[in-house]
Amino acid sequence: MKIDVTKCHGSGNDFLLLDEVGKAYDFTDEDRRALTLTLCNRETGPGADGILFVLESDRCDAMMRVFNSDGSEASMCGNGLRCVGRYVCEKIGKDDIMVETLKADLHVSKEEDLYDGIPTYNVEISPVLFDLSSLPMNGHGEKLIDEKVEGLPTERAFTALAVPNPHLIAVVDRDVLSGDEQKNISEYLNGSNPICPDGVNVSYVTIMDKGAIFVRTYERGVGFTNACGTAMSASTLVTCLLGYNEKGVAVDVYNPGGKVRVVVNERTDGSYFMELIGNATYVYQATIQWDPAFPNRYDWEAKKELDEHVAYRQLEEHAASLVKEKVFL
Ligand SMILES: N[C@@H](CCC[C@H](N)C(=O)O)C(=O)O
Repeated sequence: MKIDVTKCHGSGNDFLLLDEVGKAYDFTDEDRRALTLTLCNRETGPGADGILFVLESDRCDAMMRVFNSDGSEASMCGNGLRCVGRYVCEKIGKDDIMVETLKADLHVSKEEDLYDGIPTYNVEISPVLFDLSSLPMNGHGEKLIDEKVEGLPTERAFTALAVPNPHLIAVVDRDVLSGDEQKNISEYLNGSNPICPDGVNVSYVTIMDKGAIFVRTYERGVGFTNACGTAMSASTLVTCLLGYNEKGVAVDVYNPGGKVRVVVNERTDGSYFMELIGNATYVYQATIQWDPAFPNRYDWEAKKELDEHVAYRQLEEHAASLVKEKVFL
């Protein structure tokens, strides 16, 4: 069958966006998994951190399902939601939409360009859950806020939260980023282990200035990524809770793929939601030949490169020079 895809990225976290609406693909979940494994492979396929499937929703403007590059399904993807948000907004001619995700219906709106010529979207990150059963995470009582994790070979203090995909976050000195600690802990927690049986996204955060942080994330189902939108949102919340930043004020969040902005909001009932504001950039549009009977093979049918990366490069270069100056990376 012929499948149309759009390669896109949010802060260099790259995806293939596949719109199933009005198409006769009729994928099963096993097809989606197999297609993701084949197409996301960076050595043998087009390569991506995951596939964003756009489906019909009976209560929102669209539904998004996200498959990580290892074929597992994620409950949420912040950078991916900006790309899907842009795609759906442009498709139906609106600037403000609701998107159904696995665990929540989320608001997406078009924003003023973060940098000249960079399509920018604001996505809601919600719900925010601190009870460890929602990650799930075992053996630490009900919550873990800036505390050592028993069973890990480090004294490092972490905060655990689900937004609603699971995150473990540590605020660290910048020299910690040059060692292997984050990699070793992340690989352990994303293999078979008693602490986080379903795996977890692990972020190390460095304070650059008041209102500016750097976040590096090891993503569950993917590995180290240029950026993880839910992780940057959760990390900003953690820096507010620990007194480094303020709620209600935009924080610049730098990452290995660029920069976004996050605003942490507290509702009157004490619950939180974040606004994740950043680019939704298209790289190419393509048609791919794929047969579910031979899931490991694919062929390019057509491919059209786009030039949005030219504008994005300015943001990337600006972010990289600041990160070099403040974080030494
Ligand atoms: N890159 C994403 C998160 C994708 C899901 C994650 N790997 C998981 O399994 O929870 C983002 O931008 O939020």
